[in-house]
Amino acid sequence: ESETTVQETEEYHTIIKNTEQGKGPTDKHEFQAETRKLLDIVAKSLYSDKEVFIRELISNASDALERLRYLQLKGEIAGDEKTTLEIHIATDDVKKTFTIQDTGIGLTRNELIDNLGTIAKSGSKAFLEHLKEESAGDVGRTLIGQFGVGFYSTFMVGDTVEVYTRSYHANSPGLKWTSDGSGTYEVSEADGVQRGTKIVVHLKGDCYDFAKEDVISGVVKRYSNFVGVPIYLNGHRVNILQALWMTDPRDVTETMHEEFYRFIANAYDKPRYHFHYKTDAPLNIRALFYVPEYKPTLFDMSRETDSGLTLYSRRVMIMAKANNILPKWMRFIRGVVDSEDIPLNLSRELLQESALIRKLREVLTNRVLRFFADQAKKEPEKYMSFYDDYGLFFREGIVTTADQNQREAVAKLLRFESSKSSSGERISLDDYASRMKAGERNIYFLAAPSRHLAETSPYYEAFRKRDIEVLFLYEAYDELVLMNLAQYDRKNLRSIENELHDDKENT
Ligand SMILES: Nc1nc(Cl)c2cnn(Cc3ccc(Br)cc3F)c2n1
Repeated sequence: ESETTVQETEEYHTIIKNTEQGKGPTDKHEFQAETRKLLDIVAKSLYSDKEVFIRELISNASDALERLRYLQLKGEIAGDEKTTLEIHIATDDVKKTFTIQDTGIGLTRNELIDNLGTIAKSGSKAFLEHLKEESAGDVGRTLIGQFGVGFYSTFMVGDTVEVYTRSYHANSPGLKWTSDGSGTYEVSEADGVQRGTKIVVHLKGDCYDFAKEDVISGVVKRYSNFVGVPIYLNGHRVNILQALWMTDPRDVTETMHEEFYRFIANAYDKPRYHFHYKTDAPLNIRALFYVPEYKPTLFDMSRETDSGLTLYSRRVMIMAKANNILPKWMRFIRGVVDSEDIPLNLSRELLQESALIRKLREVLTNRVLRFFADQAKKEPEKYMSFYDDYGLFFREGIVTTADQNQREAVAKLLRFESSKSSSGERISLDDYASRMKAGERNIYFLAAPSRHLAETSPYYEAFRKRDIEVLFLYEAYDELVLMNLAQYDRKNLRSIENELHDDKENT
């Protein structure tokens, strides 16, 4: 893959021409009952962010192009139709129309009719059930994308919608579909239709803003910067970076990582770690995480600002600062999570309580911990430098996590000096455990301001004689952390200050 495709020269390029011309008989169709119910609800829903229709249409167009790209890769597309894969959007402030056109796989006449029906059928039952729970007014935000009814959202802003489409299947006729979203729609053949789909939304009086280029530009830039295909608005390219998290890690250069990191983290330094994570079970996840080079100041640590990952669903952005995808103590991590299992219109409230997000958090948290554990093995020096700069977050992680397994997974990353390490050298709890004498059940530690004071401490004397290793903790908070941790790998964490009394009692 080439470097990030930031356009140097601003070429004008559009595929939107008004060549389409309906012809021949027009079939009138009644919407199926469910579809009609659905349209009424969506069209009448008064919820706030009507701009969701733009995201939905871009998402549909992007899917149509991805599917075509896949078919092209499989060699199933006739050579002649090798047009480029792109999305074009045009606004007309005079006609008050919003137009989006893609060069994707397009729809056949049956798909036109079936798709509308199936989306409604599959979507509407679940949609309507869900609706009873949701406050009706809020029907849009959380449910539109979830039930694949994206296309219908055009009827929130449009009083008439025209669709011109031609399927990639050989000898497919151009088609025209039109409806005002009330009860019926019409289908006829049409000339001058390019392969793919073009949707012309004739905007309602209170939605004329969506005929303004700068309004649309803002929305597209905010939500679709990483859709994997070029998006043009009135002939100008508007999306820039490619979705690095979808790119094969082997094809991503350090420079591309730096540029992408700076873009998403709104930072000027470079990443000291980057970490690509892709899985399809138990969830579909494409994630790309970064740890900043520069050490967070105490001020940074306390702030929540610009923390939070950017959340995508199939390259379409859902949330800019999703700050509870990872646990709070991992807020130093920057990056992107893309999961097609996340509904396009995830709301902040859904983000809080959804079981899907909880699962996502668990999978990602464990994977991040494993990444750091691997890095500690692979590049110990680099890890110790990272630990010196970011170790406080790990301490916070232990005292703020309830699940003991996860606490121990974080504790695995801690490093301490010990009576058996040379001055300055630090060991892990696993190192300590691996050289405990047989029968020993405790991991001992001693809090002291310095190595010298630890080694000359009366508490330590008895352990030196018995040649039992003791971790030396020079920071007061480490003593609190180990006391809070209490257990590690089925061993008890014990301060040797308490042990001394036991001895006295025993003697
Ligand atoms: N851009 C695009 N490309 C393709 Cl291939 C499809 C397939 N379904 N949809 C959604 C949709 C659009 C119009 C109408 Br009428 C019905 C409908 F379901 C698509 N949109």
